[in-house]
Amino acid sequence: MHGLGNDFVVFDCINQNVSLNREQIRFIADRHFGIGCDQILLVEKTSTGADFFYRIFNADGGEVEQCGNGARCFVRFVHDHGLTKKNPVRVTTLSGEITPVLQENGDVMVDMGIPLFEPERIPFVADKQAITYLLDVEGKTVKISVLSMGNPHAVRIVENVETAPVNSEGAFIETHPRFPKRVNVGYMQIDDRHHIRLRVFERGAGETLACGTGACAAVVTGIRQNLLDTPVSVSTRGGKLSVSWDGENTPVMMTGPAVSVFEGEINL
Ligand SMILES: N[C@@H](CCC[C@H](N)C(=O)O)C(=O)O
Repeated sequence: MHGLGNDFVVFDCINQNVSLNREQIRFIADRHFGIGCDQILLVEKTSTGADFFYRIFNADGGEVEQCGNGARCFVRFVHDHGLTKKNPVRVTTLSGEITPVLQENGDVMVDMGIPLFEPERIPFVADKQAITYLLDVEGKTVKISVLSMGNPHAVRIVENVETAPVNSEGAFIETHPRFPKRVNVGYMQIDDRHHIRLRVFERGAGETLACGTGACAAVVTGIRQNLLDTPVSVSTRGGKLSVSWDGENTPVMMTGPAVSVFEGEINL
C-alpha cells in the first residue's frame, strides 16, 4: 500500500500468526532482495478497548510509535479486508489511540492527536522549552523546531526545498546526540500562509516521498511561528495532504489518500 508514495507492506495478523524478527523486517523492506517498502505495518487485535492495534516498523527494523500515512492505509486495509465495518475506527499504536475516518471520496481523515513540545517528551536535549532551537550541525548552526506527533520531529524552514540538504544534513540530524531516540527531519518551504512544500528525511527509512506525521509537524511549526494559517495544503514529492490545527492543546487533523497496490504471499 502507499500514502502519497510512502509505501508499506501490511500484514493481517488477525487471521494469521505473524511474528517478524529484525532481519526478516529488513529483508521484506529491501527494494532489491525483498519486496521493498519504507515501513511494515502489522494489524493486530487489542484488549485496550480500541478496535485494533497496529505496529509500525521502519525499513531498518526498528519499531516506532506513530505513522501518519500508515494510519490512512491501515483504515483502508481493515475495510477492504472485511476486518471491520466501523467508521471511524479506533486504533492504538505505541503512542496511544488515533481515529482514522474513511471519507466518501475514498480519502482518509485522521485525528493525529495533540502535538507535544516539552523537550523531555520528544525526546530532545535542551535546557528549557522554546519555539526554535539552535543545533550544531557539521560545524555550522541551524535553526530548528522540535515536537512530537507521537514520534519525534525536527523541522527546518528553508528558502527552496528542492535544493535543501535533505539527504546529507538530514542524515546527520537524524542521529544527532541531542535526539536520544533519533529524529525525523523535515525541510519546509513556505509558499504562502496556506501552502507549503515539504521533504522529510525519515528516521530509519531515509528520505521518503511523503511523511504524514512530518506534514503535521511542519504545519504545527509554521502556525506556532505565525507563518501559516489553518488549513494548510502540504505538497510533497508524492502528492498533497491537507493538515489543519487550531492551536495549543488541540489535535492535528490530516486528510489524504490511501492506496492498495497488490496482495501476495511471501515465504520467510
Ligand atoms: N512515514 C511515516 C512515519 C514513519 C515512522 C518514522 N520514520 C519514525 O521513525 O518515527 C508517516 O507518514 O508519518
